[in-house]
Order: sequence, then structure tokens, then C-alpha cells
Amino acid sequence: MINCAGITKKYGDLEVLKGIDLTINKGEVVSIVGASGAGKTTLLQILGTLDKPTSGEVELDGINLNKLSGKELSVFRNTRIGFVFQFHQLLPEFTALENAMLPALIKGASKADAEKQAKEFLTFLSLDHRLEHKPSELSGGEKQRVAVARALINRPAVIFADEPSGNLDSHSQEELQKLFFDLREAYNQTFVIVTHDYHLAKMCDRMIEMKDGLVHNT
Ligand SMILES: Nc1ncnc2c1ncn2[C@@H]1O[C@H](COP(=O)(O)OP(=O)(O)OP(=O)(O)O)[C@@H](O)[C@H]1O
Repeated sequence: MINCAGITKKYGDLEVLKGIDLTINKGEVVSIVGASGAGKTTLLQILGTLDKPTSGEVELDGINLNKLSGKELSVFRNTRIGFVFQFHQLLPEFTALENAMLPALIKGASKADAEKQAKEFLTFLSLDHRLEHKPSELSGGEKQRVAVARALINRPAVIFADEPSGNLDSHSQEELQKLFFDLREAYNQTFVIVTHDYHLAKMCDRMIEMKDGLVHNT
């Protein structure tokens, strides 16, 4: 699913990633942990095509990312990758249903198909009674579940989550954590999750520990 070899990233003189080799298999739920500044977000952004490495190769879903043009990369990102961030980043003027539908509409799905898919995922995520609510009318946990539905809608190869439960109360945190594993069970969905939450990290199939720009154990 994901293979990366010799990933480095430099910001000026600062070498944030110093040669990362990593393999993540389909259907795995993997956490990336490490101290603040260890390079976790930088690695996630490179794996998720939001940033480019200084050197090294990333293969995702059978595609070598170095070989894609800027335009091909953005199509690949919208269709094959899902993201969940610490702050949900839903569009405030749209309903839960509309927010979840958006990536499917961008991909070119018909409104009817996008709506059907979005409703299926929102129902799976126990939000069938919140379809017409706008983000301001949803709880933090609900907003984050809409963000998960939006990430899922195109059935991406992988969902990258950066501190997905960082802004939630402990009950919503637990609910969200359980969902990742439910979604893997139901859809064989692959997740790569950057987290400071040791409880979540330990629940994952594998914990990738980063230290000083290197992976220490996988
Ligand atoms: N655009 C940038 N320009 C310069 N330095 C950067 C940039 N982005 C990140 N860095 C530096 O790279 C290092 C790694 O940052 P990164 O955000 O990947 O760490 P992290 O492990 O995710 O940390 P945290 O747990 O605090 O989010 C930090 O020292 C950071 O200051």
C-alpha cells in the first residue's frame, strides 16, 4: 500500500527527516508517535502528497509519487487519499451531508451517487440524524465524524489522520478511536494516524516511533 525509501526533508540547514524507510500494508491501522518536533507531521504530509521530500521515493497505491505532475498529484490526492486533521476543517455554510459529499462531487460523481455514498458513511458513523445540521450545530465529536465521512467518501487507498482526537473530550476521543477499527473491519480501510495519545497509539496494529528524523522501531 505505502512503500517509502530514503525519505529526507530539509528546511534550509535543518534536516527534519534523515532517511525514512517504511512499508504500510492494506488494512493496517498504524500510529506514528514521537516527541514534538520529531518530524511526524512532516512525514505524514509527504506520504499524503501535501509536501515533497528533499530526496527519496514514496510509492502509494502502486504509484510512484515522484512521477506525477502537479495536476496528476492533485487528482490522485482527491481520489485516492483521505485526510482527517485535528481541527475538522468543515465548510461552515454547508450541512454535514453536503460536507461529506464534496470530494465525490469534485471527483465527478453525480449528485445522487454522492448523496447515497455520503448517507451510507454518515449512517455508519451514527450521524443519520444530523444530516442537515451545519458544523456550528454539531458537537466536536460529531464534526470530527463528518470529517471522517468526508475522508472516506471516495474510498481512498489510505486515510491520514493528524492528531484526530487532539481537540476532543475523552468520551468523543474513545468513540473516534473505536471508529477507526470499525471502519477497518467494515471496509478494510488503511489508516495512518499521528498522535500524542499513547492509548490510541497502543491500540493500533503497529506503532511507528520517530526520533530525531528517523524511525526507531516499527
Ligand atoms: N515549513 C517549515 N519550515 C521550517 N521548519 C519547519 C517547517 N515545518 C516544520 N519545520 C520544523 O521541522 C521539525 C519537525 O516538525 P513536525 O511538525 O514534523 O514535527 P512533529 O513531530 O509533527 O511535532 P508535533 O508533535 O509538535 O506536531 C520542527 O523542528 C519544525 O520546527
